Amino acid sequence: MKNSKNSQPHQASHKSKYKNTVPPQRKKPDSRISNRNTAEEVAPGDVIVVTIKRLGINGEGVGYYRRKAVFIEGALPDEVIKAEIIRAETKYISAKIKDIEKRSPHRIDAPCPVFGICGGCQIQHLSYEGQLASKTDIVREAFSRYAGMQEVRMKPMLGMEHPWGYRNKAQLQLGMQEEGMIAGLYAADSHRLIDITGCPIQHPKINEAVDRTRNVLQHLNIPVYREKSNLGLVRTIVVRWGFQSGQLQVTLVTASDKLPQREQLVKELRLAMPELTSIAMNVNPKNTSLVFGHKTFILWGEDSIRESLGDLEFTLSPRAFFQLNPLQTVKLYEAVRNAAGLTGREKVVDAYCGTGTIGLWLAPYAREVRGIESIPEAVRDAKENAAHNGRANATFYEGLAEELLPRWAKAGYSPDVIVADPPRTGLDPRFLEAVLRTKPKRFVYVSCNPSTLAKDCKVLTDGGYKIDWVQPVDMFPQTSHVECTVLLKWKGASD
Ligand SMILES: C[S@@+](CC[C@H](N)C(=O)[O-])C[C@H]1O[C@@H](n2cnc3c(N)ncnc32)[C@H](O)[C@@H]1O
Repeated sequence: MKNSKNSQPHQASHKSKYKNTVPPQRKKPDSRISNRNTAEEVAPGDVIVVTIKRLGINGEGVGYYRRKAVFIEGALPDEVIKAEIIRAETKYISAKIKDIEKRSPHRIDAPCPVFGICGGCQIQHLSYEGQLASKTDIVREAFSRYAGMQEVRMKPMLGMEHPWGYRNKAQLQLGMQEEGMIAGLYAADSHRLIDITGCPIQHPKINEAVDRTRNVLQHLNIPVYREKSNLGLVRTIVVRWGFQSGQLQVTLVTASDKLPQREQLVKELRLAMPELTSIAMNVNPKNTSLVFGHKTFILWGEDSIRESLGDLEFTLSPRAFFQLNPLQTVKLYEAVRNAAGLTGREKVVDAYCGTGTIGLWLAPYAREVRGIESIPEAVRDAKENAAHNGRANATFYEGLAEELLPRWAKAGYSPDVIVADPPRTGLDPRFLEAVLRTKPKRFVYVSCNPSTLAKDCKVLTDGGYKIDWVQPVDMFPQTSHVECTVLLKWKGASD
């Protein structure tokens, strides 16, 4: 999910940890290569030559200067980069490319005109083959660095045949510029709105719908919300497209519930987009970075759209979470099912279950599934999804995984398989402790953060589990994000 929208690779400005803190730079001639003796002596403005070893977790090139790690945005593995130091810290250096002395054969021209500005994608300039190899390396490196494991069994990364147009949802801010109304994202670390019409990782239907919605709003002169003055009306356009159902949902997030020309607006939107199934308005009067407010009104049509994953069908209300890349989600969930090794007799826990999608995927192959999720609305959706899909053996509980699992264990409940798909921060120590006390035969760890994944796997292997395999899945091509499913087996387990 990553259910909470904050934990999901979404189209928000990507904050570079380096860009934030660029100190004033001393002017030096370009050709000056640092001749200082140690990495400790270099300073901002110095120029160094670095061979890039791998990609870092944020998609930046990582090399070493006199054994100190150097992070260079935009540099690719195997390249030799002449770079100017931006920041020299005790543990690392960050630098920017001045010149590429040796180019990677995988370097390509990024197709998107705002690549590097909008911040949504980090590695469009790397061939897809190169992306898959580098992301596999990111996972390997995490296990080596954080778990001291050099030899994990990695399955080949599950990539996409066509790694473009995969996103089923866009959430774009509205703004006014000289040329008129634009819908886009804020450039990294700024309040500059970047027009991302035609974003190549969005499904084309999404791009078309954003464009047409914006045109209608502009045509009717519906005012755009302005953060500074707290005046105006429409803040955000949210568009969701059902890949399987062919249904389209448009939600306008507004600063107040006074919508002028409502009937005309609905009429023009419907005329512009015949696939529209639902038009909604969500009111968010607060000056906040959260997109949605609490009140949602349906302006026209259904209150939700339908979408399927395999033979499961979901109803998606405007705020409901749903995986952003449905094609790859099916591959991820199949990897989980494969890892769970179900025969129909097992008791399965789906911890951090969101709207219950993994648990529901597994339910036909298990005796029972118990899901745990902390967000009440998600639990409600999970229960509805279970009922709608006739998965009577799946039940969902609201609570914290680190509290419920120990409580269940104390009460004598012992699952055969635990699946956990936590946020980027990883598993809570109390949850890990409860797993080691409960000792399910299989523990299936789904993670979108290789670093916390590796650290948690170290705790589990120290406690008696053995990693059978790691399956990386490319859920977000063109970005540096990587998702993994890991199968851990209890050492004493029979299979
Ligand atoms: C990565 S998402 C998992 C989504 C789900 N498995 C899916 O595939 O759609 C993590 C979920 O864990 C929930 N969560 C976060 N902390 C939690 C906790 N301590 N206990 C239970 N759920 C938690 C979040 O609300 C979110 O829905």
